[in-house]
Amino acid sequence: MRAHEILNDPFLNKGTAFTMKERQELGLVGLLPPYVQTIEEQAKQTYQHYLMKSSDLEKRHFLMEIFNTNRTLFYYLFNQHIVEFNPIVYDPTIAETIENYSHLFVDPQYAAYLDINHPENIEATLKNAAGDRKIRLIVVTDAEGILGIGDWGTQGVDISVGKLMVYTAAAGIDPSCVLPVVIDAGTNRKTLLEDDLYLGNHHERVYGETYYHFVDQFVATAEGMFPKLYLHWEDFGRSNAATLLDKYKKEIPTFNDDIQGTGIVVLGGIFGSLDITGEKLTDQVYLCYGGGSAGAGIASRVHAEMISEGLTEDEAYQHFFMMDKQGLLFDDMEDLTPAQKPFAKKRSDFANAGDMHDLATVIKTVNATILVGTSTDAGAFTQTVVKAMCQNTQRPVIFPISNPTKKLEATAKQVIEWSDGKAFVATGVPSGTIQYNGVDYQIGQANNALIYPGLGLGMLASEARLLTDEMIGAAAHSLSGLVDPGQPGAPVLPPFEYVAKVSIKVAEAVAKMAQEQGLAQSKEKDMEKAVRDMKWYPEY
Ligand SMILES: NC(=O)c1ccc[n+]([C@@H]2O[C@H](COP(=O)([O-])OP(=O)(O)OC[C@H]3O[C@@H](n4cnc5c(N)ncnc54)[C@H](O)[C@@H]3O)[C@@H](O)[C@H]2O)c1
Ligand SMILES: O=C(O)C[C@H](O)C(=O)O
Ligand SMILES: [Mn+2]
Repeated sequence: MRAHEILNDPFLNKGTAFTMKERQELGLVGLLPPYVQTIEEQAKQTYQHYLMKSSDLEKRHFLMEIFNTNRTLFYYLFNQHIVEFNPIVYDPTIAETIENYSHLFVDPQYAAYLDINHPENIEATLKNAAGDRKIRLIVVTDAEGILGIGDWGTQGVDISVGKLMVYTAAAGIDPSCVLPVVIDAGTNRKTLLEDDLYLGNHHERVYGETYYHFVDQFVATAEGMFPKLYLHWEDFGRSNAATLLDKYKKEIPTFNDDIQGTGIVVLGGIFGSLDITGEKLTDQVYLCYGGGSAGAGIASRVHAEMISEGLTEDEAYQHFFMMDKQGLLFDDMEDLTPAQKPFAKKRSDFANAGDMHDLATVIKTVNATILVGTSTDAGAFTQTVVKAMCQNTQRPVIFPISNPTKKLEATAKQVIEWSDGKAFVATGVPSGTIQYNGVDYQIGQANNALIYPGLGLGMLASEARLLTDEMIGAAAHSLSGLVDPGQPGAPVLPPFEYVAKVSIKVAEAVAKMAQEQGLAQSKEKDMEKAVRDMKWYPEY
């Protein structure tokens, strides 16, 4: 290998940390400044440089330069500053980089760009992107529903890259065994189609047979090429996300983050709230506001939990109400998605059915005690809405978890103030600590990033054949017990600074459940050891 190829390979490059011996052996003599740095010194210098950047977008671009040149240093630094860097590397700043991707493009970051018009290139694309690396984990997006900001075509590739960065920082997934993938199936965003600098296909989205056939070819090719693959779907549109998950989850180890990951983290947050009040889940009334991939995914996870706590399927459905653009969902509506149908109600059961498009009215009518926002309807949780929740119960659960920040149904501060500190709040983006009436309210981050890395670590360590509902349930339960519920203002989810610890707990729970269900294929039978052994550390 030529010297500059080594220096330009982020998996091999150590930059100024190459020792003199290595410089001799690799033909690097004279190609680097003479002082040999430790990784600690490199991290110190890089962090100081980072602090000179003034905007979050510039900070992210600087960190991506480090990522592009030296993965080990990048993750060493990310681990040191996980709470500070997460909103820069990932949500919410990642939304800005996706919106501006084509104009700011510098480096493809080892991603695989699949083109719907060229299925014959799928194999070559995956081969070229992977090189001789043994890929264990793919995050794939088609970017039709990026966070709450909609369709971004090829530009959505950054969500695959970003999710994988969090996998490594949070759970120690070896960055050399991951592959970010984007399926460019076109875009329906006019501004992109009209932009001559847009780097994706300049045509509208392809749907239906051609699309599903292309995805099928991708899955089959990836499975054939990488035998121990775990496949993560991210930010697909509402009309495809659940269909794809349902199609593949019985065949291969696969996971939809928006549907399943969000379900786990929100259920974990509800458990955290009930730990504090001592109330039972089966006494709650759940209102979903925004019944798309995440909204319906969360509702069905909480519904499954109510069943495992003793209710029948039908009894459990009586605890659920779902609103979408049409208002409260009724079973006579013709545009319900398959995932919404079981949550739709009989119009005749409501004396005031005609008023059920107003959130506060619905809250009062159904006596909701839990309100989860996945609507992208910024500001929808008004003071009236929060006060209506407080009329129904002493300590309502109110989670406005739409992303990024500009899509929040309410800020954590608003919910705390309007509920006079009574509501349990968690948001999808970090909200820090809110001071109110002498109490420091630590706000939990109900973001699937708290769990998908650990879930992935458990899947890879156990080499599970499938990801089952029971494994997902085990992941949600493993989030309990990490926060002291007695302390005033306690968060309902473990703070993100503990994500490494959380990831190990989640991974062990998932791997053990896989083993119990006879799905673990790894040679190692001690699942805790398998998880420990799987973990990668950023060191030279
Ligand atoms: N915190 C997390 O971990 C997390 C995870 C996944 C998704 N999300 C967020 O949830 C939001 C939805 O994501 P998704 O993947 O489910 O998207 P989606 O498009 O599948 O769902 C959004 C749903 O909201 C509905 N909606 C839109 N406007 C509405 C309104 N005014 N009133 C009621 N409903 C309305 C849409 O019709 C759709 O059904 C996004 O902002 C996303 O960032 C957060
Ligand atoms: O990406 C995130 O921050 C969470 C989630 O997957 C989303 O789509 O909003
Ligand atoms: Mn997502």
